[in-house]
Parts: sequence; structure tokens; C-alpha cells
Amino acid sequence: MSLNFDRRKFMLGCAAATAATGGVGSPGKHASAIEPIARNGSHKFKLSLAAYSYRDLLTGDPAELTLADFVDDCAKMNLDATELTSYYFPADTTDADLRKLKQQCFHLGLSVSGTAVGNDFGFPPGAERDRQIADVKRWIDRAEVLGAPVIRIFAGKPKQGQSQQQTHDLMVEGIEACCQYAGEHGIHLALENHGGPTSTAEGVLSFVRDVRSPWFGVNLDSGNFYYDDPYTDLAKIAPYALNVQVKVVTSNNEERTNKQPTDYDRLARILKDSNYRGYIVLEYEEAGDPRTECPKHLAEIRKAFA
Ligand SMILES: O=C(O)c1ccc(O)c(O)c1
Repeated sequence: MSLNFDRRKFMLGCAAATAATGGVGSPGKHASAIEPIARNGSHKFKLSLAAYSYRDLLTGDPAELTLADFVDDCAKMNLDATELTSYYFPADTTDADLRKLKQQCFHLGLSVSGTAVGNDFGFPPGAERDRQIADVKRWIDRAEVLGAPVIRIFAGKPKQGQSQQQTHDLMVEGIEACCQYAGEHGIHLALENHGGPTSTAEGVLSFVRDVRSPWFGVNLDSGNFYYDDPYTDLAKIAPYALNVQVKVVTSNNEERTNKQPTDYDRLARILKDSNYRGYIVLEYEEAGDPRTECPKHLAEIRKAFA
């Protein structure tokens, strides 16, 4: 990415940016333009599947499947990679376990496209915040062992009594602390558009603007913008994407009462236009059996992203 600081060579125009982001952010850093990730002018797409898609099969006591079974399925689906969501690793997972899974992936011709954590950096200073940060750092260590280049993170949820600005600053500080550690391990952290302060494109961009790390970027989730036309919002964050997760439906209201099949052609066009080069990760979240539904959707995605 150049997620170097060139993209922070802001143009003048503080007032416009303050308006665009709802006024949240660090007063000295407002800007009207942010440099996108430097690419080489042409797109490249590689296909992966998130283990989150198999969540019902990978949880329960006993779970029906293990991550090793999931990896076998990814190979059967002829994917380039697999996304090994943190949630489905046993709590006592060792580095030896991670290396075994990494070896399985290699033998099957799969890269590990990334992992994903469910952090919350909205907590004020204290034990819970320390735990959240320590947990992300633990997964940075694990991502390094797995050979995963990127970890999907959340910003978190605002807590009672916090101003919008306090929430934003806490989240930015949490992300920066983890990005510092991530960079020391060669790992990127990619912020998902995932509700709360990241429920709008402007909200996501306020983090892109304020988090100062070359190891930071966006995890574009195609199904998580609910206002007006989700694709317009997705196009705004696409230039900063380090990872793309594709849902099979979109919805333009928060209650998700009007789900529409994702327009894979339109999504591919947006990512082509922003010269995205990286993984397109199916994250199947609907009620069907993922073992039968994922191959069907991957066939459509393959066609659209060819
Ligand atoms: O990782 C998660 O918990 C999670 C939940 C719901 C989503 O839509 C998503 O993208 C991720």
C-alpha cells in the first residue's frame, strides 16, 4: 500500500472534510483528500473463503467440522486462499497447531489470505481495553506464524457517556497501538465497515484519515452499508481496501428487510476502477447450508471478477 504517509499529504480544505466526516476527528488533521493505496494501475483478484461462512459447522460441542475440514473444502472449491477466522481456533491453540494448519494449506496449494478478530476499541482505559489490545496483539503473533498478511479488525462500539470525539480518539489510539505492533511483525490491520462509527463511508474514512500507520487500511465488506445506495458508499472506501469480503446480499435499510442479491458485476467494476489487487473473500452469512451455497456463489463471483 502503500500505506505510506504520502496518502496523508492532504490538500487544504479543512472545512469540507470536517463536514464530510460529521466533524469527528483530530482538529489538526482535517483534510479534503486522502491519497489512495498506491497500486500499479491494473486490478488483480484472488479468491478466498472466510471460515465465518461455516460458523454453525465450526462451533458447538462437539463442532461438526474443524478448521482442517474447512481448509479441505476450500481446496475442493479450487480457491486461491482461505481466511482462517480467529473465532474457530481452540483457546489453547499452540504455534505447532498453527504451523500444522499452515502446512496443510501449503500442501493443498492454498495461501492464508488473512484472519479476522472481533475486537472492540471503544472501551475507556482500564482492564477491558488492555485485554482487547492484548488479544489483537496475540492474533498478530498468530497471523505471523500462519503466514496471513492481514487481520480484519473492528473499531468497536461507542460506550455510554462518551462523546463522539472521545469514542473516535479511543478507537484511533487502539488501532494505532496495534498497528505499531503489527508493523513490527509484517502484518496489516484492515478496518471493516461494521456498524457504529464505521457504518458510513465517511465514518470509515475518518479512521483512514486519522490512523497514522503504514500498516493500516480498510476491510471492505460488501454487505455492511445500509444507507441509500450501498455501492456508492463502497466505491468511496475501495481505494483504501487491503482486503475485500463479499456477502451474497446487500440491503439498504438497517433492519435488513429488503435484502437484494449482491450485484457481483457492479462490485467487480468498483474494485476494478480502484485498481484493487488482492483477495476477494466470500463471507457467506445467509441461512443456507454453506457447503452447498458457497460453491454456487463462488461460481458467480468467479465469472464477475474474471
Ligand atoms: O466477525 C463477525 O463477527 C461478523 C459478524 C457479522 C458480519 O456481517 C461480519 O462481517 C462479521
